[in-house]
Amino acid sequence: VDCLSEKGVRGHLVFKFRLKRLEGQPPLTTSRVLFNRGDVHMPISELPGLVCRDISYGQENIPIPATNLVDNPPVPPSGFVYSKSLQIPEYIKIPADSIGCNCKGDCSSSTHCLCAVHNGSDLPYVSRQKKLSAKHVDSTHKNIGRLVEPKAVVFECGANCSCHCSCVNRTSQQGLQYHLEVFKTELKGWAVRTWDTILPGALICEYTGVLRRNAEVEGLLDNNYIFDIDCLQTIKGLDGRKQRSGSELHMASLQDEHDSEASQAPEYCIDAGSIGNIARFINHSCQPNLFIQCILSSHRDIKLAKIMLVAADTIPPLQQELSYDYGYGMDSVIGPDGNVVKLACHCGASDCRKRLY
Ligand SMILES: C[S@@+](CC[C@H](N)C(=O)[O-])C[C@H]1O[C@@H](n2cnc3c(N)ncnc32)[C@H](O)[C@@H]1O
Repeated sequence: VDCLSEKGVRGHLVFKFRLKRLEGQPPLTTSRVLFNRGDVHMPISELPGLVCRDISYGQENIPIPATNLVDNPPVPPSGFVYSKSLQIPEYIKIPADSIGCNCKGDCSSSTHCLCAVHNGSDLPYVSRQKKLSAKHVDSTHKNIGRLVEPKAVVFECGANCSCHCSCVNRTSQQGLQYHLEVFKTELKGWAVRTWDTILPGALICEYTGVLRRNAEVEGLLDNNYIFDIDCLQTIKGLDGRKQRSGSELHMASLQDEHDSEASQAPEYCIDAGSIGNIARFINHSCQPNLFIQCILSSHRDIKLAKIMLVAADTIPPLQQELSYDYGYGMDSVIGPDGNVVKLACHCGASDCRKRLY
């Protein structure tokens, strides 16, 4: 057997086996094969390079430690205040809540759920537990709540729905479900990794910060934490990325609802420069393991949709950074002197575009 061993992130030996394909074996549907779904269980106090036990200071369901094995002396992430929810300034008026569903309990047991109808007649999340062996029936390996497929917009249950607050169609409202760690890298500043195995379609976190009008932040080149709420662009994809499956139906109706001018230029953004959550530490990759999913729950204005980061594939513990495609167009950032601003990409992907912008 072709086998090698390497030192893992935590200093333990990791054995790797080279797999051989059988003749005529069909191609895999995923780029990764994972035999061992074992997760990392190490007390936070024993983490090498620990600089902060919980960057959320108790706000999240699960503490988020930060480690720094790069700087000397090691420093924790600074210059921001953690907020697990989006901050909405008074001058931005959020539209009134739309009509909700009449389901009792969980919408997955209802045959007439209004929110399911908005989602194309089915709930967007897996609502039944697959039969798993006893050792895998825990919160990290649960099937329930995984996004079935990327959608133009997911319509979740909201304030006017009569279902229970733990209804599966409120999955993005349940807070952090995975053990994540912020760690310092050599070339990209802070980054995020998982201690748990994350399955495809799992909701990782919302992108929070301060909601702002784009006009307010234009030209703020030194703020690296601004996320445009641009659902139509997210779905259409940049640089020839394929339109996500299942999205055509709702794209058409959403485009009718909003005039084309509004659809082209995102009006709002989330500024996580000084206030934000774990999402502000997630770096860009040209071959990402997360994607962006726009979600509407109470109101129906896609210009103000919630931004969720969702697993695009199985993400094994500690082996890779969480990342998404920032989606900048090449030469799209112009400096105050009128010249194009460039930023080198260090994602390390085989097909790296070499620049973020
Ligand atoms: C939203 S922040 C991500 C967290 C950031 N690394 C930190 O230390 O707080 C975005 C900034 O991280 C850096 N960054 C993210 N992805 C990168 C990549 N693939 N290559 C180089 N720098 C990256 C760039 O400075 C970018 O402006």
